[in-house]
Amino acid sequence: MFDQIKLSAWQSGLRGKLPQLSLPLRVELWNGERIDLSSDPPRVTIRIPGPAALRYLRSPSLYSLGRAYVEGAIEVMGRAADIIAVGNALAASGAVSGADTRRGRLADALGFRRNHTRESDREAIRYHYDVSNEFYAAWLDPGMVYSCAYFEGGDEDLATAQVKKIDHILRKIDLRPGQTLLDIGCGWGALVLRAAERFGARCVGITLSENQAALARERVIKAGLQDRVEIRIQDYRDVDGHFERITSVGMFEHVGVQHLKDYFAQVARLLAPGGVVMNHGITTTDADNGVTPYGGGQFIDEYVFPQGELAHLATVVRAMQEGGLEVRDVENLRRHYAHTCALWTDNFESNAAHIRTLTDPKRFRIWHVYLAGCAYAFAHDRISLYQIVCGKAGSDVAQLPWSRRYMYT
Ligand SMILES: C[S@@+](CC[C@H](N)C(=O)[O-])C[C@H]1O[C@@H](n2cnc3c(N)ncnc32)[C@H](O)[C@@H]1O
Repeated sequence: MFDQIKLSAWQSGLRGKLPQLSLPLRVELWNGERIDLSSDPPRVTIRIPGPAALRYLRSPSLYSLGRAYVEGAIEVMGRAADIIAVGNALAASGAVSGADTRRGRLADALGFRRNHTRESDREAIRYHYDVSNEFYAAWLDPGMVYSCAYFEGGDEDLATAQVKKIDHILRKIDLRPGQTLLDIGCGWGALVLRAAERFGARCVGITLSENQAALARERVIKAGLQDRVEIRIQDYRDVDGHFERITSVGMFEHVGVQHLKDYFAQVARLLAPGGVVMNHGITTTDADNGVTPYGGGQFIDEYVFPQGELAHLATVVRAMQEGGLEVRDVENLRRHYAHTCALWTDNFESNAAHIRTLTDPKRFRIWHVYLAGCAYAFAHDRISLYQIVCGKAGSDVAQLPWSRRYMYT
């Protein structure tokens, strides 16, 4: 009887709120009842194991649904892209409006969780990256590049598009043989390897992840590039010296919005006179630097990238200027990242059986929805990706050709 009251309340609540809603969603209840939200065949099934779990569907947000799924309070079946589309439709139905975004801003204002000390950043990096190299190898491209690929013609496979991305960056910074290059956040080393091998640069790559550094060093030895590539486990704040070229690819999302000016000031300090830097990274399209809507930001913060923060392009450009850098060139690669994440999701799902042997069920579920969630967020312009080429601000002009033609030759 109690179950029936809860069920009717939920049904009328949901249906009342969502009169127009037609979703390829089936909800299976603990008593065997099935509720289809569309006359089309369902592509996603949510199984509710008992009345208590109904609350996740009463005022659904991407955070509450995601949390219920990864914590095992509900079961969700379907392809990740469909799960995310259904979750977004439920969350966007008005049930959560901007509440999660406001909570994110309140947390910012109160200074929660974003202190970004060296220790807290190292912990956050360990949580995300030190799962195991095998885990990442199971769904990244063979070069293990963990950032937006560049689909120059639109039809490249992932491995080709990742190499093209690295070359696009190295051409944009006009990297020449013998030049020194610092790669901040080098991951598993793909960019420094290519910069040394194909462009003849002398490279230092830094990462906070021990697993990444170990594999990157192995790859350097295998390629016989020890005399030209050094991999360090080092925080960007602790690097000394001067480099003619600096790259930072998919790293500055870990810095924290409040610290961007200091981060770019450190980059400017490390840049040799006339030097060139490329910052390639994710931005939010919320002009106030708010978290992504409907609870997506909270989910990412709690389960995927603790201490990750996205800034709007305008904030990034301002921080660059204030940190002593002059913006020379900006390119938007948002749809390239939507496609990259969709391909990662496909890889993840094709290799699901293997990946399940490499991690625990909770992390499997987190990464499953996170990758597809990012694909959705990029495709819907909630987040974006910019490559920004800079030199030092002031009269020390970056030594780059007069037009952009050099980038494509
Ligand atoms: C998303 S991965 C990108 C890796 C690589 N650039 C690529 O494109 O494959 C982010 C990288 O930033 C590094 N990172 C994050 N915070 C850092 C910090 N404070 N100092 C140095 N590296 C950092 C991580 O260890 C990781 O290697």
